[in-house]
Order: sequence, then structure tokens, then C-alpha cells
Amino acid sequence: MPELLRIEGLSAGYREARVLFNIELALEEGKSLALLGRNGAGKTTLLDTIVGTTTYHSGAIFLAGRDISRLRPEQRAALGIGWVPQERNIFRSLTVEENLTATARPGPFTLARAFGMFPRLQERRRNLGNQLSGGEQQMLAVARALMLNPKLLLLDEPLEGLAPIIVDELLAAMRRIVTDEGISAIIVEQKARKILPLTDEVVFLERGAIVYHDTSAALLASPETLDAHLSI
Ligand SMILES: Nc1ncnc2c1ncn2[C@@H]1O[C@H](COP(=O)(O)OP(=O)(O)OP(=O)(O)O)[C@@H](O)[C@H]1O
Repeated sequence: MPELLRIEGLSAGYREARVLFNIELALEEGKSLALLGRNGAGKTTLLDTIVGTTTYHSGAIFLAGRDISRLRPEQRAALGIGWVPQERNIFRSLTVEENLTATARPGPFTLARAFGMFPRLQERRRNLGNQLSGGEQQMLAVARALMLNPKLLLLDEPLEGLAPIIVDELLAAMRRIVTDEGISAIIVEQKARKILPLTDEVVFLERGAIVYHDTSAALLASPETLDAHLSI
């Protein structure tokens, strides 16, 4: 598979504060990566740096071979980076359907496909964003990002604060996204054991540096390694 994302010697943070140090990472097309680590390890900062909203210090980020390190966030989005931030940036005063179509870009992922993946959204298509439950808002945020037909989907703690039944629904949808739809994704998650079975690779960040990178299958086969990293 061709390489989709390559990060070389990346250091970044917020203004003069450095949060990420010398990040080296590559992801092939169609592969998914779980990005794990304790609170404050730099997971969100890494996603935001790929999106382009942090302060870039050094190194480079390539998307499908093109250096995007100095592009603005909207230019990166146009090149195929889809992003669901922790705060789920949906339009609260637009309907579900308007949210999905307002920023959509042509491609295989259509409104019908979004409703097929999230039947709850179809039922609530005429409801406003602010009338949805937290779980429905998260589904809408994910579906909205997919409607941009991204090459790379970045999800920041998509399961956070959701009821168990909604967590299972979203996990099933995420499995479809990364396996059936074959969309490349980087998923930041606290619930490591929930996310590892549906990702190809896993990275642990600690104090802004990568301290572990392997296949998710290898980490799942080694519970003591997983426990060691989760307890850090
Ligand atoms: N806007 C900001 N300005 C300055 N420092 C920030 C900002 N956002 C985060 N940081 C700092 O960057 C470091 C990494 O934070 P980040 O949110 O990336 O971690 P995280 O691994 O995503 O943690 P969490 O699971 O809590 O979201 C922390 O020390 C945090 O205080």
C-alpha cells in the first residue's frame, strides 16, 4: 500500500512552548492507528498539528507525498484531512441533514451512506444540532467529517462521556469506517481495549514523544506490555 502520511522529526506546541518532540510516524493508505497515552501526553496536540492549528517548530508532515507542514488548516482540509475534535464542532442551529450537506465534498461517502451507517441520524434528520443527545452529536460529527470524503480521518476521543450502548454503536460504525470503507484514520482514545481490536497499529505517547509503536494485534497479544503502558 502507498504511504498516506509521513511525519519526520516533528516538534510542535503552542507558541514558544514545545509539547511534541521529534515525532517520526508513517501510515499507509487504508490503515488505522490508535494514538494512546495518559492525560497531557500530547495526543490532541499531535492531531491538531496534523490539522495545522498548533505552532510548528521543526520537522515535516507529508500527506500522500506532499509537504503540508506550512499549509493553513483549510488548505490541509481541502487536501483530504478530516477532523473530529474533542468538542465535536457541529452546527448547533442547523438540522442534522443540513450539517451533513453544508460542507460535504463529492466522493463515495454520500448522505445515503451516512444515514446507512448511522440510522439514528436519519430518524433525526430534521432535528437541530442542539436538540441531539451527546451520542447523537458525536455520530453527527463523525458523519459530517466523512461527508468531506477525507483521505485521512482524525478522531479525538470519540467515545468520551458517552453511555455504554452509544459507545458500542459508535465502535461498530468506526469498525465499518476503517475496515469496510477502508478509510485511513488516527483515533485518540482513553479506552485502549475498546479501540485496539479495530485498529491496525498503535502508538503510545509520553511527554510529547513516541515511546511505543507496534501493530495493535501484537499489543493485544501482550497484556503485560499493554498494562505497563496504561499504568504509566
Ligand atoms: N492551548 C494550549 N496552550 C498551551 N499549552 C497547551 C495547550 N493545549 C494543551 N497544552 C499543553 O500541551 C500538553 C499536551 O496536551 P494535550 O491536550 O495534547 O494532551 P493529551 O494527550 O491530548 O491529553 P488529554 O487526554 O488530557 O486530552 C499539556 O501539557 C497541555 O497542558
